[in-house]
Amino acid sequence: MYSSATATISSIKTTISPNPKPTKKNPFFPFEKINLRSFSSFKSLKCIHSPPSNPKPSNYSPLTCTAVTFSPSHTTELVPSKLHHLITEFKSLSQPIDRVKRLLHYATLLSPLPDSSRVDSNRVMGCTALVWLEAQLDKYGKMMFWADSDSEITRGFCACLIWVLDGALPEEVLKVTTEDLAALNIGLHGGARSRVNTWHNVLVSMQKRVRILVAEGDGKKDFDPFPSLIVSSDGVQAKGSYDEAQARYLFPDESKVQEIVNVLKEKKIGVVSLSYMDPEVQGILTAAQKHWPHIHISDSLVMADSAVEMAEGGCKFITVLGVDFMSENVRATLDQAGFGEGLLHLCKLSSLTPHLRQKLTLKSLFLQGICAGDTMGSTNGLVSPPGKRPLLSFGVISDVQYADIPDGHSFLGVPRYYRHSIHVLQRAVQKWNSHQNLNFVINFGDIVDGKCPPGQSLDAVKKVNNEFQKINGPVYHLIGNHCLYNLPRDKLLPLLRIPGLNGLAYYDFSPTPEYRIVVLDGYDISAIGWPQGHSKTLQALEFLEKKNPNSDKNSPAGLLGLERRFVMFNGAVGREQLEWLDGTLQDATKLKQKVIVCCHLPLDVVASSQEALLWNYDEVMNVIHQYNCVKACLSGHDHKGGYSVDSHGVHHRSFEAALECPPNTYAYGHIDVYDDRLLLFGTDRIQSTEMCFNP
Ligand SMILES: Nc1ccn([C@@H]2O[C@H](COP(=O)(O)OP(=O)(O)OC[C@H](O)CO)[C@@H](O)[C@H]2O)c(=O)n1
Repeated sequence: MYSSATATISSIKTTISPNPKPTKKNPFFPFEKINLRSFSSFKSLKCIHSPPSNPKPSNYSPLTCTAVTFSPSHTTELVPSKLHHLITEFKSLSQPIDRVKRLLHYATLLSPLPDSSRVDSNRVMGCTALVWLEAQLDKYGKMMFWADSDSEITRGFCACLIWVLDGALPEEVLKVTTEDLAALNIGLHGGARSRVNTWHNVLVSMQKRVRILVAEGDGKKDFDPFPSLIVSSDGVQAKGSYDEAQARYLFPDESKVQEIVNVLKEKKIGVVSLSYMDPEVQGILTAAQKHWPHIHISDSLVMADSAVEMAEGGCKFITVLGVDFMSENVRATLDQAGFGEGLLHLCKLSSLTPHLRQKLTLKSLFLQGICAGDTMGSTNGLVSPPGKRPLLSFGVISDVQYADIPDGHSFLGVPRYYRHSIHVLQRAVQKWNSHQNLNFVINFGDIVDGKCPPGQSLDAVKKVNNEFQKINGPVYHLIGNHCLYNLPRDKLLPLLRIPGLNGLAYYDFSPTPEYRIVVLDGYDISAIGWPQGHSKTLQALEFLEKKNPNSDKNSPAGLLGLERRFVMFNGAVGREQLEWLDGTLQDATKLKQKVIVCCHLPLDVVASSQEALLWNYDEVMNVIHQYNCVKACLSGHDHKGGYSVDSHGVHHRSFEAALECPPNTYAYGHIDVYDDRLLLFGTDRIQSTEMCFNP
């Protein structure tokens, strides 16, 4: 395992091509960003690559100068060094989409393989796209690789791997592990050794070729490939029940096929679908392809390229059926091809569980996707139960934390987009207002960040509140720690029209006879928000003094497990509020109402980080668990989002923060409320969640 480069950048010198620009003759000089001039001490570097002996077209110049090696007889040390460069480069790109774009850039620098090399015997098995790989040992006993793919993203992966491994000794190639590539932080969905990891598949294939070449050199025999399908003169026999199930559905009900074709044609929807997600979907879509060409089903990264063809062919929507990272790939590839925001609607329907599939037709699936989708917004896979109307619907958003300051990071280094977050809110308001039946919106707190420059707090709060006031309906605000960093309670509560007594911000309302919404004030006992010397401030400080030995009470350093919640940016529900909660739940029980509890601070250890919990979440949950009426507890504060169902069947959902949405991505949603479930339809960062319970 390579831990880091063994040669420092400044100690390496190269005499590689004086003209590092890719040309037809010397097409592959992939990493312009790597400053080869700074390689300074190796004495006799030279390009030793020559084309393989098998015939190539005359204009084919296989990666002529990719191999930069020290001397023929020594271990090069260049593999770890190049790996280090590559990792540094990809690490500098914080956004996944930028990393995909960088891969796409490198793909353009990789020479295509001629048709004579794009043959089955050169295929990389198990890869999600078609990948062809050739390898040879040169006269110095060093490896030379060539690769190509039908997917541009995969060509990017190949370009990177070739750049790292070309010119290395066989043992150096064999020493690299997929884990060494993990820090590149791209293409690792499903884990380092997952079948969808192109790095892994291509690397393993390169290593297999190395072993074969070395074995051949030693006069040993090649090994046979392992088949997953048995192909014989009697036909194709699937190995395994899943393949068999897929094969059955390849003859689907013609009426279902026609129904889908009509929807896709009418709405101009292109579909890219992972082949392994649902056999029936695959069967219907495969048959529909004959009538509507803009359908691509595969288990391949080339799906992203096919989306571009669909857009060029006039599709107005691209629906991606499959995993989330595939939507990212499709979006990056569409962006790169000039089909950016506004030109095309991308709907991702990712979490298509069998449970959900049973309840809907494919037609409703596509229509739902389009209705809820925006450029990257999505239903994230949820669909309403057919034939049922929600009792009520409400919008949700959390942790906008707007400030007119440049992008930054959380204490733990998570990127924060202070200016973009208000655009997230604006987009949410636009979407909520276009919803026909939204009853109200709940803001889960922290509307302005504590880093808002001194003197600008009031204006910033007003600015964000002004956006909330554009909502065509009531807005219910919760207060969070960042609200209180900016304004004291006596200013904040009237501004946001928060009902409550004595500066406290807990209240309840019943928007429909069947339901009650209970809003808790998690900073009732808190060292922030109350005036200095106020009994609640003193109570909180005394409590923190006992529980947190750090001089900086915002720091959980040294606190263990659940104790880590005893930090100043959290707070507690006071005794009176607990009694009020008890009475309110009693009342709701009498009225046979179901209850949704809302609090900025999360109340469940599974749905939240330990550091984000309400100090006395356990006391609050003890009250809640005495009744059967509470069906869900919703919160913000934890930013990354979480979901759990506790031992009493209460659902807990903490929402993903608007603040942490990179530009052009969003985090808001709406919840459809039924007698037996809540359906959270999340957009982008907010994962959709189906919360079912006994009516
Ligand atoms: N480990 C930590 C975490 C934070 N701080 C400091 O505390 C202040 C508030 O932190 P911040 O992350 O801004 O609070 P949020 O409400 O946005 O988020 C809550 C977390 O997500 C809960 O997990 C700030 O000054 C931090 O620097 C700290 O010292 N040590």
